[in-house]
Amino acid sequence: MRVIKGHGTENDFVVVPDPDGELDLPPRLVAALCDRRAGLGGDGVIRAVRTAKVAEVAHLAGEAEWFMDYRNADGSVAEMCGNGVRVLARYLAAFAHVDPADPLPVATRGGVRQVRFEPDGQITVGMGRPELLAAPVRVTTEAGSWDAVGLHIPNPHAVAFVDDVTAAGELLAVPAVEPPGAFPQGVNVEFVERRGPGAIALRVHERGVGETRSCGTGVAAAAVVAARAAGEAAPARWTVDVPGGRLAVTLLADGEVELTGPAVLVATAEVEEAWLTAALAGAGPAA
Ligand SMILES: N[C@@H](CCC[C@H](N)C(=O)O)C(=O)O
Repeated sequence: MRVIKGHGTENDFVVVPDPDGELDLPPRLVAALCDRRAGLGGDGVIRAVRTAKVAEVAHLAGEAEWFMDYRNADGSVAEMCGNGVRVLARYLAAFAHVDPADPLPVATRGGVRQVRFEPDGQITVGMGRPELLAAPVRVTTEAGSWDAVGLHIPNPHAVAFVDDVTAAGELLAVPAVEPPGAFPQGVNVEFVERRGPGAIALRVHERGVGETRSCGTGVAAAAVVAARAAGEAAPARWTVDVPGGRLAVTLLADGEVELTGPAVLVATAEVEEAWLTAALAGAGPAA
């Protein structure tokens, strides 16, 4: 099995090419690939597969040739990945005859996302419209507790403002989010520091992963909430600093949100058959 390692602002992924939908990717194999000591290492796995070959999204095949089958490092599936979809686009341009001069629609579990390659090498993704929860939620870590705004874009996020991103603590444990029923499918949590007009910084604890160095849907969620808090004076363009770099979010007049940032392919690797057999057998990444 050939795979490609890539990252977007150091949110890193193992891309598994499977154009004809022939691969089985059980959670234990995803977790083994993402293992940073006994596997290749990554925050998630992206299976690059033709939309028509996946029953779950085949109805989107007329709109998007490619489906981003996104899995978190623990093997769970997710709706979308704002950094991952840029890495997938970079992979498709490099290996699957996608022309970067053309817009690229990508099917995801969160609907079809429009991707475009910018002249400066960055990549922009249409993130859709956010859906905000009506009531506030509360986020608690070992370091403190904060009111937060819950929203889907399309993944679930809880966005809390903190005085300083270090205030969230070490983020080694999953933050508690209340009320318990607010996010039945789990939630990503962002700790956001204001840095000036149109500028924020954040740390994120990702559902199914832990703290990561960036999260594209989380960055978009944080910019939406920061703009809402800033009121009418809020700028349309936001700069968001994350531990792994910088992303830009544009809030369009029609409510759509765009995310712009880098995407880097690092290496192509051939996974050893013996390792693959052991991982599939559940022998554990160290076997
Ligand atoms: N890092 C991604 C989001 C990946 C999925 C997330 N952990 C979830 O379960 O919702 C991004 O860049 O958006």
